[in-house]
Amino acid sequence: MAPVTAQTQASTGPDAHDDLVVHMADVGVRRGTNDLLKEVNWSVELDERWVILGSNGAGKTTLLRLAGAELHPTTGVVHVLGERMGRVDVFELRTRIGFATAALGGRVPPAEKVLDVVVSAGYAVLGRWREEYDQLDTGRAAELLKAMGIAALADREFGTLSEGERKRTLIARALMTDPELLLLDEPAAGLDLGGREDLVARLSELALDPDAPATALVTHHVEEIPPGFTHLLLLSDGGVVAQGLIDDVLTSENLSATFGQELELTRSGDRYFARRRG
Ligand SMILES: Nc1ncnc2c1ncn2[C@@H]1O[C@H](COP(=O)(O)OP(=O)(O)OP(=O)(O)O)[C@@H](O)[C@H]1O
Repeated sequence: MAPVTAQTQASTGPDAHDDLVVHMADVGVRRGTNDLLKEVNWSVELDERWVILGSNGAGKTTLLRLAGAELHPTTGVVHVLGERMGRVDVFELRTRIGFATAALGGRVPPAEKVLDVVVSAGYAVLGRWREEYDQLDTGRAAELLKAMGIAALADREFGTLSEGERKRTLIARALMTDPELLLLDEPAAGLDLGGREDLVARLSELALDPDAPATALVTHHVEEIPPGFTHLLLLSDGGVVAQGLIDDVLTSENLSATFGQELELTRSGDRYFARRRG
């Protein structure tokens, strides 16, 4: 069965639209003889919240790392926040991007206090003004922990947190610098059902906040798509299967093409569920 694609119109360039946060044109990433990504065209606008869905090894994290200015494309052109990758100081650019990954969690010293994990994200930006802004920083970090439902954990050591509490801490950290682009790599991975549902609800609140940054969230599961997310990119074997508005793109046919088996998608209210046919 041919997948029903709903490709968004490829923009003519990053200057074509003021609200363009990410713009990738014919992008490929190659390692040895492996094409991690191939011929990817993708644009993210200011008010868009994207879900990137695909199977293990499809290239989701690679795509997110390109958007996070952590990786250069082998072919094609990537613009992030109006800057062309390869012609910009990526360290400067990364201060404008909030990136929450499990890998980052692994680098946090276990004895670090939760509030400090969040507040220290701001130091890279504030630099030598750190002393002056200390109280403001602490207040903002405490607010973000509250918004993520873990205000009571501010003084706990990061190493003593549950998986779900760590994920929420890292999302609060990613938001600390008031980023223009928020990237979340599998935020619900490893969470139990209650933890997942709670996180999905919080991400939904964030997605519906008009002041929230443009967001891209990577997941393996349609059940983890938070209501309020607007767009979907389906990746399979390094290539885009379909992309566009979630309502247009998220179909049983496209999901089956993405995961290489007959899947049936059902919708209940503003949530999605998928299972194998037959
Ligand atoms: N440096 C590398 N050299 C060769 N292959 C690599 C390299 N880095 C990643 N890959 C491969 O590229 C593919 C895409 O990796 P990526 O992490 O982007 O996938 P993913 O969709 O995020 O996977 P998962 O859902 O399992 O996290 C994988 O098959 C991976 O093994």
